[in-house]
Amino acid sequence: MVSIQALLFQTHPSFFSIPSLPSYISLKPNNTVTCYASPGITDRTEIRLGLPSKGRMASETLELLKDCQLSVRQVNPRQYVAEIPQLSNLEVWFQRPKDIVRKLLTGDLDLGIVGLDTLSEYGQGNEDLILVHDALEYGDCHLSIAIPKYGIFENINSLSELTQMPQWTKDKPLRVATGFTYLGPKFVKEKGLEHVTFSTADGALEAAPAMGIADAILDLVSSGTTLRENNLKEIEGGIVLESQAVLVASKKSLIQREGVLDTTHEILERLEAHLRAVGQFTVTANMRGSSAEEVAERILSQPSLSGLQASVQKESLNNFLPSLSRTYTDHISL
Ligand SMILES: Nc1ncnc2c1ncn2[C@@H]1O[C@H](COP(=O)(O)OP(=O)(O)OP(=O)(O)O)[C@@H](O)[C@H]1O
Ligand SMILES: O=P(O)(O)OC[C@H]1O[C@H](OP(=O)(O)OP(=O)(O)O)[C@H](O)[C@@H]1O
Repeated sequence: MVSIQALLFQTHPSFFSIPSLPSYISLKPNNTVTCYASPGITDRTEIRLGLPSKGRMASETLELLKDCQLSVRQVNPRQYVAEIPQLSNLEVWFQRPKDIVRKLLTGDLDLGIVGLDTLSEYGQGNEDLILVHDALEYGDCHLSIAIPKYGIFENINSLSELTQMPQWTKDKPLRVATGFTYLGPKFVKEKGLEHVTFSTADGALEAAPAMGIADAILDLVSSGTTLRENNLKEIEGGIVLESQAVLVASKKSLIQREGVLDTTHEILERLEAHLRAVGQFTVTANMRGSSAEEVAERILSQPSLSGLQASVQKESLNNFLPSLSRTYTDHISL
């Protein structure tokens, strides 16, 4: 039996307010977590953080960490291992986003930064994945169903209209092309939709309807340009997931690997300080002369605060909001 001081429990209690905690964790009233070592954690002593090696997320992830005074020092850009001098005993490993999630699950990484879409698709609801920060404020996109603007779909504008079209039967279901073969069928099941089938491809999905391979697609959208250029449209009720970059941890590592809790705490504090500063600047930049109430209202309506609970002490707002505190109360286990 191992007893560890739950540093994060003091500042971020919801770290441990995970629905259906596994039986080996018990919360104590004195802010300690008692846990029983379970098999599955490897012997290595260093802490591993996985970052996207290439693609859309790579450079912005490094920029964010740099802004948090956590610059990643890479000896050689072709090397996949690096360090962050401010975090002792931490190795950075550059990996494809989906591999970061897979390696968190196998215990080969302890922490990672990926898009929520990738985490949800490849994490598949695994309870070992803990969403440490759910809004790093880059990599914004949404996973959405899109259909052609033309032909039989011309007057179809919502998911219910789409699924109620008489064309779809048991023998001839609505064909959806997607790279999200876990989230797609899950969404359809949750919505209780019938006569839908999925096929998969690795990219350029927007071509599938025009090629006659699929009737609809389920893919990531950010600017919407690719859909427009391919004569496709989104539909009401067709968004499966809103995504942005997130920090994720392995629960096993947090609990069992020495130093992971402290390192996570350190990274989280720096991220929060940076994002709060950026948020305050953005919110207040155009609001000089506004009342405290107006500023508070604007802050609380910021999309970046969605999923988090903000508490604002209004009397302090006139001093450029030093007391705005974003507290985590609803961390979820995917
Ligand atoms: N318009 C967009 N299209 C795709 N991904 C986007 C978009 N905007 C933001 N993203 C984010 O970037 C991530 C894609 O990053 P990247 O291109 O490195 O991965 P990938 O192409 O899915 O990886 P792989 O090539 O291994 O399949 C997505 O998971 C998503 O979180
Ligand atoms: O809404 P937009 O800004 O146009 O972005 C959406 C497109 O970007 C992604 O593709 P990517 O460019 O990664 O190429 P891929 O199709 O090969 O995955 C995604 O799969 C969409 O096709």
